[in-house]
Amino acid sequence: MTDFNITNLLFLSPFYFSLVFPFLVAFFVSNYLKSKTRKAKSLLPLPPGPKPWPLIGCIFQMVKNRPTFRWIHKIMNGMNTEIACINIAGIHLITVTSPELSCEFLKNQDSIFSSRPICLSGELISNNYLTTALAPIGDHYHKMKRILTSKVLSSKRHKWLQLKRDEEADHLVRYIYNQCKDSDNQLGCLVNVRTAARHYCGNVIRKMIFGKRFFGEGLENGGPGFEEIEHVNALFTVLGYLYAFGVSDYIPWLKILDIGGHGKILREGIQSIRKYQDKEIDERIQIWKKGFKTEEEDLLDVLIMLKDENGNAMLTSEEIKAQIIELMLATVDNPSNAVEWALAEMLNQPKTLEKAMQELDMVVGKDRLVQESDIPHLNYIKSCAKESFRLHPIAPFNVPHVSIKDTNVADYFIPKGSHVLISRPGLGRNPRIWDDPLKFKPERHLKNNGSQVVLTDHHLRMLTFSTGGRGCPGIVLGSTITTMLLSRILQGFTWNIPADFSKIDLTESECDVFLAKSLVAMAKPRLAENLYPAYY
Ligand code: HEM
Repeated sequence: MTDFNITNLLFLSPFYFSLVFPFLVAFFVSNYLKSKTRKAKSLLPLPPGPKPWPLIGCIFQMVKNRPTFRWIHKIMNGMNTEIACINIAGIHLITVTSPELSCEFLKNQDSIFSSRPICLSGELISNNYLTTALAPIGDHYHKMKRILTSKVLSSKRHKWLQLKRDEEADHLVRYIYNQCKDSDNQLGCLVNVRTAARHYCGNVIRKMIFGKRFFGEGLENGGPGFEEIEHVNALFTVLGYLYAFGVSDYIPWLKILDIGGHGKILREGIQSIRKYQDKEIDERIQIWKKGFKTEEEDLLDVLIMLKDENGNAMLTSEEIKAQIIELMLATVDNPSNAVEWALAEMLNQPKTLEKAMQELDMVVGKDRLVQESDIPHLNYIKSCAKESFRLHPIAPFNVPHVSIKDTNVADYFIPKGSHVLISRPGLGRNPRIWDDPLKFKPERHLKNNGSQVVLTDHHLRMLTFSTGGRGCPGIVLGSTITTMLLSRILQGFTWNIPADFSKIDLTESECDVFLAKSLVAMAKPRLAENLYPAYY
């Protein structure tokens, strides 16, 4: 992410500076007075945190100490606190690493902490808050969430879309198999697991929404073509800048300057996504209008045909377009990241890998490919995925929750408008909660009574899908995609560390929490040749 020093820019651009200076002063002073008045009303202190400068709070520290999430975690560790308050230009960031306090925010006082920030990335991605996940609380949000839970992500709809997911699970195996077939090496071939995982997720959601896996032709071996690579790369670029602590998120007057360049990167990324998706959506709307289609076949049909009680369309074309971007973003990141990290950890722990393979061989055998109907019986595989979500979440923080009124939490005052940031690694790696927290140990999720392992944790000892009113409506789909991805790649292939290495390098990237280098591993087919699906 772009590193930037705000002071440099202001001094380098006197014209801009003189233009915005009066607004800045008015903005800071009004924020300061508002927060002083509110604070005076409460007897309780704010959570501990770095001492803010008058008016501007800790914005200079935030900009100077990129990546901001590492700076925040360092502050919390240094202060030995599981809740902190960092004042950025009058907005209180409440950061949390305690499960008990997280439950207080997301469960007990859920209705107060149920909004989302107004910020550049949220505004651009959701096309001015036309979607669900990024929309502040209000009628529009409630309409969209109801549509998603009852019409798009319901269990009935999940079953309806199974054939499409099955096809993509087959394509995944075939794509890796073809890479092995094309290689001369008897020991197998080098596979970029990140590429395979991300594209599988992209293909699944494209197939479910648009009824097609590719916008273009794709590669002959089943891999992504230019269009899919651009689409998925753009999705990850946009995800990288979502809620990325941009300066203008705290000082909206600075939006026109695009400090740090977030706006430009986001706009270009969104444009790359929309140029493929919007065309499909416009064409489909016309097909329905002209009466060329009478039967719903995918989620795009469903979204277009949603009607209110008066028979009017429930969603405008702009709402459909924005919501589809959000569904794409919500699907590609978590499952692919969890499976990449899980396999990387398992390659360094052969016994864990062996146990997972044994489970697959016992539950599924080697005469057929693992299916979604096997998922309830794959507890060890699911515990590997869950352990990966615990130790290696996709993002340092949960999607921000914004408070809609003043309240108190755990003897601290939390002012209206605070941004609550629950730390995902902070929960998952909390040494008070987890034994040996930095060790990848799937067994910790197995239940003594043999009951089913699920990827959710409503007690927030770790955060996969979160909980409460803002909790993820895609639990079933997200769990299915993750488990199928891990199961299929493990069942279909014997995986090994590449010959030149003794271990997989598990270093985390400095600027985000991905594996620093994409996982590349040796894959060798382990099933009879006729089980690897042919192209269709
Ligand atoms: C393993 C996969 C997934 C994980 C780990 C995951 C995780 C999350 C998390 C942590 C949140 C934020 C909850 C909060 O604000 O407290 C969220 C929200 C959301 N997720 Fe997921 N998600 C996954 C898959 C999906 C899928 C497949 C979809 C839909 C296609 C989806 C749709 C959404 C939506 C719409 C929200 C916003 C909910 C709201 O604001 O009310 N997610 N997800």
